[in-house]
Amino acid sequence: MADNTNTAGLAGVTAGKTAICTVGKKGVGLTYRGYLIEDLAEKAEFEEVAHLMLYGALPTADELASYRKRLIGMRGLPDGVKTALEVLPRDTHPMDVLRTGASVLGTLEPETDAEAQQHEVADRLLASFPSMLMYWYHFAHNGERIDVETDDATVGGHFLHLLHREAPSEDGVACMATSLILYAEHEFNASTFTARVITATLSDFYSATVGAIGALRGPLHGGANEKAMALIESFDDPDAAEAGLKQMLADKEKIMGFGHRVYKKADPRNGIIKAWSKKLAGENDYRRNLYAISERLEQTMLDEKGMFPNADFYHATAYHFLGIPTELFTPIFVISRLTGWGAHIFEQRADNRLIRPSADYVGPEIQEFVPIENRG
Ligand SMILES: CC(=O)SCCNC(=O)CCNC(=O)[C@H](O)C(C)(C)COP(=O)(O)OP(=O)(O)OC[C@H]1O[C@@H](n2cnc3c(N)ncnc32)[C@H](O)[C@@H]1OP(=O)(O)O
Ligand SMILES: O=C([O-])CC(=O)C(=O)O
Repeated sequence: MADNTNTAGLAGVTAGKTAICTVGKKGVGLTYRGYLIEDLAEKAEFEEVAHLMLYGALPTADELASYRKRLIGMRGLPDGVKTALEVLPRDTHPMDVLRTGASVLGTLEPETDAEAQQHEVADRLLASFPSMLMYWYHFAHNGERIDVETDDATVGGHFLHLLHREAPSEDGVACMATSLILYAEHEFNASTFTARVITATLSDFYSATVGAIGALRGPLHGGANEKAMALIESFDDPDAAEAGLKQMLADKEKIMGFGHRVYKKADPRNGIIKAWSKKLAGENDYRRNLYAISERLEQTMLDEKGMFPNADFYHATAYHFLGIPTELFTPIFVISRLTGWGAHIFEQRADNRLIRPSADYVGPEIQEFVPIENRG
């Protein structure tokens, strides 16, 4: 029987070509279309990165202004989407809300001609995801039907504005921009690969997005930021965190927000979002304690396992300090990653071949068929 252990989880297997992103070259780096993540996070706006992903190049100032205007104009929700969101139970996970919202929008504004419509569909989903999420959130929690169309210049500002029902702070907008840039793209990660597999059957953009949301939802992928928050919050102080973590490791538990399939030395996104977490913690005692707990968990994982935090770990406290409820963490990842999924959907379509690998069969040999009346 063939030994398939070296391809378990497709680890280390090259499954295609891409011109969009490099991950972990020389052990650490991350680039989007040749730009370093450090430069993009420090010097670009998220909408510039979205344009880079979906239109292939950084925009000029005029292009950015008109791209922002275009996104602002696409924030409204059709009545059919609102009605569907209103019937979802209050305890629905917000990832399922976005999965459902994308699916319903795909029936009301279907992609019938991929070449002519794919950019419009991508921009529409990017612009309306915060609207879907927050329309459902306020309806489910307070029975309120909010107006989802703000004129905030940025995607992150729109999200925060709808969440808190007031104009977002400068730090809030800036942190969201950085976060959305960091989460935008990551080569053949599980959700993007899912989107490419669906796209390769010549299915539509919405179906690829719905599948990708399903893949991102799990705690081994995007869902880890929510689990990391639960872990950090479960400890009273750094000493308790160190002791608790050691016990979890002794019990062979996986620590969410640590480890990575590709990066071996560090996740380059971690330091950037960690700096935001520290800045937002400020002088507030409650926040400083959570930040200190996070740092102790990081140090203990390094000492005990030689493991480093991935992008999800410090996102947890950064979002928490912005007043974002934990169950909305992974949906924010969706809003951002839609741009990377879109870039990969376009790339797959431009040079398509069905993705259909083989499997090593490990089941029974040919058996004699026994009619049902003779089984027993
Ligand atoms: C944005 C993102 O999606 S980043 C990823 C977010 N996911 C998480 O944070 C979940 C926690 N991390 C993990 O589960 C893993 O590190 C993954 C899923 C990210 C990568 O998984 P893989 O490449 O398959 O590594 P695998 O799970 O085989 O781990 C290799 C070894 O390291 C250990 N290990 C890996 N991650 C962790 C962790 N977070 N905590 C404790 N041990 C870990 C494994 O137990 C395993 O040990 P063993 O060889 O003694 O059995
Ligand atoms: O690349 C991966 O496997 C997971 C990840 O970090 C991401 O999708 O951002």
